[in-house]
Amino acid sequence: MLDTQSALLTVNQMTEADRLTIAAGTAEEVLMERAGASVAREIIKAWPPCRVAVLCGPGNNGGDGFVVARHLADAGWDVQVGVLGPRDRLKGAAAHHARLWSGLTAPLTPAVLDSADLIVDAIFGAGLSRALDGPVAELLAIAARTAPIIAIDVPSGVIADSGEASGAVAAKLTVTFFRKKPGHLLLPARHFCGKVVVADIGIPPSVLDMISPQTFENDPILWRGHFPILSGDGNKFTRGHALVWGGYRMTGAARLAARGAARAGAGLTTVTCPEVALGVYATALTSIMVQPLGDQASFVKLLADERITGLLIGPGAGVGEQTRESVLAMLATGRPTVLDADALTSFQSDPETLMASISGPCVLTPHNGEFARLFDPCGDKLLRTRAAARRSGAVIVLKGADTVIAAPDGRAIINSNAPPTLATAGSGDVLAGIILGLLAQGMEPFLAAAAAVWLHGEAARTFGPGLIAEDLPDLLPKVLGTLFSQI
Ligand SMILES: NC(=O)C1=CN([C@@H]2O[C@H](COP(=O)(O)OP(=O)(O)OC[C@H]3O[C@@H](n4cnc5c(N)ncnc54)[C@H](O)[C@@H]3O)[C@@H](O)[C@H]2O)[C@@H](O)CC1
Ligand SMILES: [K+]
Repeated sequence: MLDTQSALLTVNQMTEADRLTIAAGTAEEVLMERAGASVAREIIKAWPPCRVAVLCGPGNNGGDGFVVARHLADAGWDVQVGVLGPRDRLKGAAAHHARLWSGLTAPLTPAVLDSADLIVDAIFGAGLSRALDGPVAELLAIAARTAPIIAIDVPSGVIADSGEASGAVAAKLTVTFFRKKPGHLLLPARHFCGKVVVADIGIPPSVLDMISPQTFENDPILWRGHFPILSGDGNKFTRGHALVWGGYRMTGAARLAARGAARAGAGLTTVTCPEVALGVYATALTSIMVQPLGDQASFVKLLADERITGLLIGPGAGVGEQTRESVLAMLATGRPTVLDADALTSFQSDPETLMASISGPCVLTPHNGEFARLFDPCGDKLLRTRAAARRSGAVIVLKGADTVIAAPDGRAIINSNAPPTLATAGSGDVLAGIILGLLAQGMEPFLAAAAAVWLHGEAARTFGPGLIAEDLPDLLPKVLGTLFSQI
C-alpha cells in the first residue's frame, strides 16, 4: 500500500474513519468539539477579532459551526449565528453543540450577514446530497460579496468525492479534518477552497489500515523510495536506454521529449527519425543520439535490441498509418512504453486495437481532447481516468491543472503542484520524456508517471513566469537535487 500520509478520503471512507474512532471510545461530540475548535483556532491565527457571521446547516457541518461560534465568542469576538431550518431539528452531536451555544440564533437569511467582517460557511459539508437550492445559493452569492469566507470541511455546494461545485462560492480558507478529500484538489472545486488546512481531530492514522484508501495527493513520499538511484558501480548502460520516435516536420516535440528523458536520468537516449529529418535532429541534439528510422522492418529490428529499456512515441509523430504501425510494433516488444499525443489520436477510429495490444508496462498521457477520442468522457475526472486505466490495462495520465494518474488496479493520484505557466506549447512533450526516462531506468509505471508529473510541476514552479517548454528539462537537476538532499 502507498504511504497514507497523503491519502485522500471519499465521503464514505471519512464516515468510516469517524465511525471507527467513535467505536474505539471517542464520543462523536468530542470529535465535533475538536473539529470546530480547530476551525476557530485557524481563524484566530489569521484574522484579528471582528464581527463574524456563522452560517449553520441542518447536519453535522452545522454542528461544527456552533462549536466555532462558541469558541470565537469565548475569545471575545462579536458572533452572529444563522441556522437553516428549525434549530430543534438538529440531531445527535450537532444538537448537543447547538445547546451549548448560549447566544441568539437567527434564520439563515441575508440579514445574518449584516456588517459581517468574516463569514463561516458551516451550511453543508460531506453530506451534501443534491445541488444547492435557490435560497442557500442566493445567500452564498451575497456572502461572497460581503466578506472573506472560511469554509468548514468543504465550501457548501462542493461535492467532496468528485470536485463538482454547483452553487459554491470561493472561500479564503477551508479547514478539513484528518485527511483531504478529492474535491479539495479536483477542478472546479479546488478553485473554491482557497487555502486548505488539514486539522488533526484525534482520528488515529491506524484506521486507514482498515479503510485502504486508493486515492492520494501526489507527493514525493509516495514514490521517492522507488526512484531510480544511481549505484556507485553503474555505467551508462545500467541507467537504461530511452528511445524516442521522432517525426518529420514537427521535430521540436520529440527533441523536447528526448531532453526530458535524458535529464530524468536515462543513461542513453536515442531519437530515431526519418532520414530526411536526420540533419535537423542531429544539429539540435548533442549527447542524445540520432538514428535513421528506415522502413518498418528496420524499425522492428531496432526494437529487437534488448538494451533499449523504454520507448516513447507521439510527440510530433503525425496522425496516421505509420504512427499506428510503429505504436503496435513498440507494444509488441512488451517493453515499457509511453504513448502520447498523435500516437493516441492515431487510434481514434479503432481504440479496440490499441487496448488489445497493450500487454506490457504502458503509460498513456492524453489531455482531455485525446482522452475523449479513445475513452468514455463521462463522469468526474477521477472516475473516468480510473475507468480508462482499467479498460486499457495501462497507466493513464489525464493531464490538466488537476492531472489524475490512475493505475489499472484502481490506485489513483491527483497532482496539485502544477502552475498555470505549464499551459505552454511543448510542455506535454517534456512530460512524456520524463516519464520515459524513469521507465527506461526500471521504475514502476504508475509511480514513474506520478513522479514525472510532480517533477514537471515543480520545475515550472521553480522557474516562475516566462516559462517555455525548453526550460523544463534543464530545471530538473535543481529539483532533483533539492528533493534528494532532503533524505
Ligand atoms: N461524523 C463525524 O463524526 C464528524 C463530522 N464532522 C462534520 O460533519 C460533516 C458531515 O455531516 P453530515 O453528514 O451531517 O452532512 P452535512 O452537515 O454536510 O449535511 C447533511 C444535511 O444536509 C441535508 N442536505 C444535503 N444536501 C442538501 C441540499 N442540497 N439542500 C438542503 N439540504 C441538504 C441533509 O438532508 C442533512 O440534513 C462534515 O462535513 C464535517 O463538517 C466533523 O464534526 C468531524 C466529526
Ligand atoms: K461548509
